[in-house]
Amino acid sequence: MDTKYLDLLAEKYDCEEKVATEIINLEAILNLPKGTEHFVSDLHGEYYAFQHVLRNGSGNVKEKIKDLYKEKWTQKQINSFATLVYYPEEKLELVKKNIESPQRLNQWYAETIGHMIKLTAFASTKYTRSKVRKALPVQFVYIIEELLYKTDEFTNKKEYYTKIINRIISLGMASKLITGLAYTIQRLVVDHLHVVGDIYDRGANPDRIMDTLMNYHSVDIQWGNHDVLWMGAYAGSKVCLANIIRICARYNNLDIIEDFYGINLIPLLNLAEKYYQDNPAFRPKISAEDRVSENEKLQITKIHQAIAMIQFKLEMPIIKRCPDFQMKQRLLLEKIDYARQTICLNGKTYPLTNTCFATINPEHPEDLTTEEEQVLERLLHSIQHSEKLGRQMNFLLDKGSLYLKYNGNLLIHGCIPLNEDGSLKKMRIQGINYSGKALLDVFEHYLRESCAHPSLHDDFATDMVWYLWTGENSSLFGKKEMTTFERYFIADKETHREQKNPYYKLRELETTCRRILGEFDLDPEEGHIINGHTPVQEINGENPIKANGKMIVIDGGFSKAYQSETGIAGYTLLYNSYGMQLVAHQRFTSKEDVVLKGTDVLSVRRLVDRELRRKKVMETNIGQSLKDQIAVLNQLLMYRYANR
Ligand SMILES: O=P(O)(O)OC[C@H]1O[C@](O)(COP(=O)(O)O)[C@@H](O)[C@@H]1O
Ligand SMILES: [Mn+2]
Repeated sequence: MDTKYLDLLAEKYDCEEKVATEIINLEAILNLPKGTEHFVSDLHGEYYAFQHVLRNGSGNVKEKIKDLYKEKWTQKQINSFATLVYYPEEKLELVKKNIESPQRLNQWYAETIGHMIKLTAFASTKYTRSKVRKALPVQFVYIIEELLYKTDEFTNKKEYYTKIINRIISLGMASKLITGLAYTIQRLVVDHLHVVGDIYDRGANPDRIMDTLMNYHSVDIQWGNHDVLWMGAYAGSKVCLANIIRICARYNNLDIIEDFYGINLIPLLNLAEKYYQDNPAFRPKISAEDRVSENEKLQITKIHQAIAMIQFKLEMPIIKRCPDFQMKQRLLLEKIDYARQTICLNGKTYPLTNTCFATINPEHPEDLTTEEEQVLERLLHSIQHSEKLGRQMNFLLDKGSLYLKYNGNLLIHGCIPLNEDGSLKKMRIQGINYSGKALLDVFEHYLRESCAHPSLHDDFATDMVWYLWTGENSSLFGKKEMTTFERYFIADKETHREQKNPYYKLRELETTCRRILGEFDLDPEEGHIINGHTPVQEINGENPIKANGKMIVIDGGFSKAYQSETGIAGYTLLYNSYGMQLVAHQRFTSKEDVVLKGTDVLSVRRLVDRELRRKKVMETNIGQSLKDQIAVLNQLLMYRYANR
């Protein structure tokens, strides 16, 4: 090793004892049990449901409470205490309202602080003291540490602890301490979070999910097709931009664009008012809770049409300039007979309904009108200059990737494109054939390149981001074609079908999954593939655990729009030192419901895998990097301090 590097390191570890201490510390960590990984996917803007899953650690908080108190407490007491950990502020308000006598309230505080400390201690057994310290509320670190590391056998100290707790109460700090401890517990039950794609679209609050993730202690993201659409818009792709606005209009979420990201939609509205009328195919989906006036509904319907038509036009020059995409069959606006209002698809003619082609020149259907061009320029400029979106997109780039190999598992939102016979499907890109891991790597390369050059709008890298959203060989999409146009304008449902890549059938087989794990240099004996993207239809008996446990699909539908299809409200996965557990969540109503009724959304656990012995940090990704650090420190010891 370069001795200059060791000299530099010696500035930090400037005596033998410091090096030795660090080596001992790292070796101790290697022997601790592996931290708990938490996997979620397809959040689709459902901020409150996601918050709930984070706060209860997919049922992990309650498990820990049960481990400690199941002999002493009733189910009702367990639920009530769990609620306090999930939503401390709201639950404390409720308790204060219900307990009128100050003495009784103080007694409740004293007991509750005791229980909270016990649970914190229990949840932190897997961590070093220094790591636990980082998770404690800063203003209470000293006090909590005194309480956490007490040794009860010295009875003379018992009085000291009681005094500390009573003093906290008399100083009026009990609520704050309980709240701080609740958040500490939430943080301790999960060591690391994986988001397996699709944070954006359909639901109302993707920006708030992003803020939560940006403040989370440890997280990585595997991009979903909806996420890359937003990244594409920020990177300068007009067609991605048109798509995100179209989806926001469709789900009555234009305030995400306008209010949360500060994009002015007036120019688009003016254009929409001029050319479009009411149209049943473009009315927004409105959830029961939303109050929308008739006038507003009409405006959104018009915007929806205006931006959809811009999108369809924008797709055409990309398809023409990128023969690698092999998407000629999607040049739909050229297949329309505008006089008859019909379209010819695969040799069959279909009548078109609910059309809105006022801005189309049948001779040159892909041409944008001057007004459309101007609107688009303005939208793109504001999207690319939104400070908040910029921060969030950069975070997605920093923490995200197309796939991730983590502790022996392969995490990927969609699929690995395959042929019917199970072999890897090739895609030719600029003269070279790619498949499997190499294909995903080249996709990621283009996505990052596009983001690095936001002023380029029509280059191949930027076009490729759109391909990732909708292309047949995209590992994020993995369907033959996206039939958005057909869904709006053709009544025959047969044309709406989106044929899935053979991967989605073949992933039921253990052999397929083993082969894919091998393709990514992972051990097929140990590894699993973890997917999101396709809602598991539990309602029709579909099992999220496939291929003899090698494949786990965790998209159960956080998205309300998909819950009637799946029958539940989402799956999450926990991987702790004992193995993997899949958790099925029932529909989340509201936090008020949880706080008031003390009923948690039921979580059913299924054992995916059980480690024969408890897994330690040394067997994980982090363990490997700790071992590397130890090796360097040993070299430093030899080089600098051995002969003194
Ligand atoms: O549910 P909607 O709004 O009709 O959208 C349907 C479209 O969404 C997609 O399912 C993609 O989104 P997902 O990644 O969430 O599945 C397309 O395949 C399909 O055309
Ligand atoms: Mn998806």
